[in-house]
Amino acid sequence: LCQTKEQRILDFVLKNAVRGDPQSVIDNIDKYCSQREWSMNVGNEKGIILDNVVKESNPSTILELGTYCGYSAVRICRLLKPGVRFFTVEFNPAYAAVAKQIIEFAGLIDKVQVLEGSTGDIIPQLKKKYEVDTLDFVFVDHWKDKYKPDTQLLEKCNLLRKGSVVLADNVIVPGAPDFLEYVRNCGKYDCTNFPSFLEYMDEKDALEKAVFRG
Ligand SMILES: Cc1cc(-c2n[nH]c(CCNC(=O)c3cc(-c4ccc(F)cc4)cc(O)c3O)n2)ccn1
Ligand SMILES: [Mg+2]
Repeated sequence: LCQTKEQRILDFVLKNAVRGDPQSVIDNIDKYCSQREWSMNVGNEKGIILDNVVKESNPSTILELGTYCGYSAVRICRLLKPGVRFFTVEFNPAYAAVAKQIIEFAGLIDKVQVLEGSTGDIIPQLKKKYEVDTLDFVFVDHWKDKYKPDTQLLEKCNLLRKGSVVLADNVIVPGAPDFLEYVRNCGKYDCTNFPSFLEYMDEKDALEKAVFRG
């Protein structure tokens, strides 16, 4: 019996989506979350902006902070060429368990490494333990009060290079005001705001793209 909302989302995907078809996984999560139960996936409106930023960045090494059910992991990885490495960090074991099954069902598990733990522990391990040199693309979608400290931690760990793209969800709702102030005023990023809407709602939200100047 599906106790949690995340398990109900997984169940709906397993029943209604097509195994190995990432787009059908995305479409069915959006269908369930707009018709039955709201949930905090980036959604389709902001998802199209995410798709476009990923396509223009053509990244080889990607980090996501906040896997949740794996919706944005599937969204991003469906666009990537073979051989690309995608790391996603999840703090909540129940979320990670659902995400792995959704990513697997979409046929993308070979591209994805779901790293369970806190960003404060995992980010400093990326170079030595996970053989990351620098990150081409970072999608920030975890706890909103961790956006700024974790961006500063990425800098401190020398994981960003000239042109690295940091794309953050929810900079209006729930909001990440200290992150916005930091990336727009610290002089290390070229920032672009992409106005959109909160997933499955009519409320305004936005993505912020911050390109590291190196
Ligand atoms: C590694 C690590 C990972 C995590 C982590 N993993 N998964 C998450 C989820 C985080 N996301 C959100 O909280 C979120 C909230 C809203 C929202 C909520 C209620 C409203 F009324 C309006 C909007 C909308 C969104 O789009 C969101 O993304 N955190 C946390 C810590 N460390
Ligand atoms: Mg979000």
